[in-house]
Amino acid sequence: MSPSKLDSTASFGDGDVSVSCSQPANGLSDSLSLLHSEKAVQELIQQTPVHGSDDHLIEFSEALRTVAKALRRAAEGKAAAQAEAAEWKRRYELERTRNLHLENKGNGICEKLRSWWMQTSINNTTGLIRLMLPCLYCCENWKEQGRRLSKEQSLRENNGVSEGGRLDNSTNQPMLCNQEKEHSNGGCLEHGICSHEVLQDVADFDSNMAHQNKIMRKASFKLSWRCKGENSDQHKHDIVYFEKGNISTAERSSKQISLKWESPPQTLLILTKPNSTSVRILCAQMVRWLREQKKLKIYVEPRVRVELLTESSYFSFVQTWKDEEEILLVHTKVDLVVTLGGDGTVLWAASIFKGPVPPIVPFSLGSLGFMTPFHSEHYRDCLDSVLRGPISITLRNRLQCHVIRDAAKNEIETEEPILVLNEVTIDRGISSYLTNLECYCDNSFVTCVQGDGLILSTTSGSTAYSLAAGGSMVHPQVPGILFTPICPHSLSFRPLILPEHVTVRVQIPFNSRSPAWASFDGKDRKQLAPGDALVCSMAPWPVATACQVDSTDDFLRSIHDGLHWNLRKTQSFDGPRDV
Ligand SMILES: NC(=O)c1ccc[n+]([C@@H]2O[C@H](COP(=O)([O-])OP(=O)(O)OC[C@H]3O[C@@H](n4cnc5c(N)ncnc54)[C@H](O)[C@@H]3O)[C@@H](O)[C@H]2O)c1
Ligand SMILES: Nc1ncnc2c1ncn2[C@@H]1O[C@H](COP(=O)(O)OP(=O)(O)OP(=O)(O)O)[C@@H](O)[C@H]1O
Repeated sequence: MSPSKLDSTASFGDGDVSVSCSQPANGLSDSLSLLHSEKAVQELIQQTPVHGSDDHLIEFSEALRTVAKALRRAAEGKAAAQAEAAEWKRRYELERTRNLHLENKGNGICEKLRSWWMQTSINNTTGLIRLMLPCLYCCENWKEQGRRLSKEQSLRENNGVSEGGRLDNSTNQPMLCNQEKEHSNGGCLEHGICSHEVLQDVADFDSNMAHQNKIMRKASFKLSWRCKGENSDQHKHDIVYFEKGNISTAERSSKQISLKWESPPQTLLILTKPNSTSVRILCAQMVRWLREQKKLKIYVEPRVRVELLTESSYFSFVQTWKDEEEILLVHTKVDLVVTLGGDGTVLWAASIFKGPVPPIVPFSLGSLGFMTPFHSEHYRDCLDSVLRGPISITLRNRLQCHVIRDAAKNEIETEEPILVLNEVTIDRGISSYLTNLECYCDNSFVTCVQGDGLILSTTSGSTAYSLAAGGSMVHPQVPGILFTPICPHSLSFRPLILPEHVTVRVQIPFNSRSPAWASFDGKDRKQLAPGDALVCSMAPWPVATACQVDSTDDFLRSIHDGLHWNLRKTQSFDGPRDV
C-alpha cells in the first residue's frame, strides 16, 4: 500500500484506530483528537512486528509514519492558529474599547466610568455615596467627565427633561475641592505627572466612619524629572530631535524622579508583615505618633486593627475595610502607604492595588531589603521628611499578565489581569517532564523554552528569582522586560532583556506532555493547560517607592549590602607590577 492510498478513512487492526486523512484543510476540527489519533498510529507502528523481508509491512509502516507526521503538523498548526486568533481577539477588544473611549471622549465621558457611575448612583438610592473616582481607563479629563456624568444623572432624575439644553445639576453635581478649582484649566498634566484628587466622598465605606460626614480629598502631588544641571521643573517632551537631518537625544527616557506634595498628605495606610512581634510593636508606636504628632488619618488591614484594639481601645480611630470590594476603593482614600516588613511586604502592598498605587514608604524589617531602604529605628525622621517632601522616588514598572484559556468560549470568560511587581514565572510545577513553552514577542517567534520554565521579570524583580536563574541585575529605573529561562536544557540559551513596549506571549503547545504553572510574584499559582497562553506587557500603573537617597544610590547600596556584590579582598601593592 503506498502513502497515496491513505487518502480515505482507514481502519486498522480490530477497528479501534481510525484515521481520516481526507478532511479539508479547515477540517482540523479538534487537534486533541488528532493528537490522540497520532498517538494511536505511533502505538500501532510499535505494536506491528516488521520483519525486514516483508516489503509490504515496511511500506505500510512508512505510510503510517507519514500519517503520524501529518497529524502532528496539523495539531501544531491549529495551536498556532488558535493562539493567533486569541491574540487578535484581544487586540480587537482593546481597539474596540479604545474607540469607544475615544468616541465618548468626544462627549467627554469614558464608557467604563459612565457605567460605573450609573451603577453607583442606581445602587445608592439614598444618594449617600457620590464618589468621584479617577477613570482607570483614560486617567485624564476625569474631572470634566464627573461634571458631565453629574449632569446626566441630574437629567435622569428629572426624567431627562431639558428643553432649552440648560442643565440644572446644582443638587447633584459633585462638590469640587480647592485643588479642582485651582487646576480647572488642566495645567497639572501639562508640566508633570499629578496625583488625582477625590472630589467628594460623602459616605465613608467603613461603618465606623459613617458619622464623619465630611469632605475627604487626596493630597495632590507632582512628579518631576530631576537631571543634574537642569531646572527640575522643566520637562521637555521630545526625546529625539531630528534637526537638519541630525539625530540627537535631548532627554533620557528614564530619569531620577522627584515627588513634591502640592497639598499635605492626610491619610496613611500602614501594611505590616504578619506574625512578627517587633513589627506589631513598631506599628502601634508609629500609629500613635502619626495620630498625635501629625494628625493623620490611619488605615490598616482588618487583621492589624484587631491586633491594635487588643492592645488598647485607644486605637479605635484606626480605620479599615470590610471586604474585597472595599479594598478596590482604597487607592482613592490613601495618600501614602507605609510598609513594615521585607520585600515581600512591598510586593503585598503593590498586589492590593489593582490599578493606581499611592506612593509607598518601605521600612526594612526583614532579612534582605532590595526595595526597603528605610530603617525602622529612624521612622520619625524618615516620615517627617517624606511628609514634608520633596522626595526622590523609584518609579517601578509592573507587568500586566493575562491568562488566555483555550477552553474559553468568549471574552467574558477571560480572566482578570494580574499585576506583578517582581515577575511572572511559568514553570513545570510538580510535573517531572520538561516544560515546553512557545514564546512570541509582538507576534514574532522568540524561542521554545525546554527546561524547568521561564521568568518574565520587571527590572525591580531582576534582583529576585531572575537573578537566581542567571538573569542580569538591572537598575529598577531601566524600562524593560527580562526574559530569563529556568534551567534550560540547551547549551546556547542566554537570558534576554526586551524593551518595555513589547507584548510577550507564552503558549503551551497542544502537544505538550504536561500542563505548566504560572505564579505571580511567587503567589497565586494557576495551571496552564495545553492550548492556554499567558500574555504579558507593561502595566500603566507603576509603583512609586520612596528613596532613602535616590534610586541609583539605593539600588547600589541594596546589591552591596544584600548580596555582597563583587566583594573581594583588595590585591596588595606588595608584588609584581609593571614599572
Ligand atoms: N530561587 C529564588 O531565588 C526564588 C524562588 C522563588 C521565589 N523567589 C522570589 O521571591 C519573591 C516573593 O518574595 P516573598 O518575600 O513574597 O517570598 P519569600 O518570603 O519566600 O522571600 C523570597 C526572598 O526573595 C527576596 N526578594 C523579593 N523581592 C525581591 C527583589 N525585588 N529583589 C531582591 N530580592 C527580593 C525576599 O527579600 C526574600 O528574601 C518572588 O517574587 C521571587 O522573585 C525567589
Ligand atoms: N500584610 C500582609 N498580609 C499577608 N501576607 C503578607 C503581608 N505582608 C507580607 N506578607 C507575606 O509574608 C511573607 C514574608 O514577608 P516579607 O518578605 O516582608 O518578610 P521576611 O520574609 O521576613 O523578609 P525577608 O524576605 O527580607 O527575610 C511574604 O510572602 C509576603 O507576601
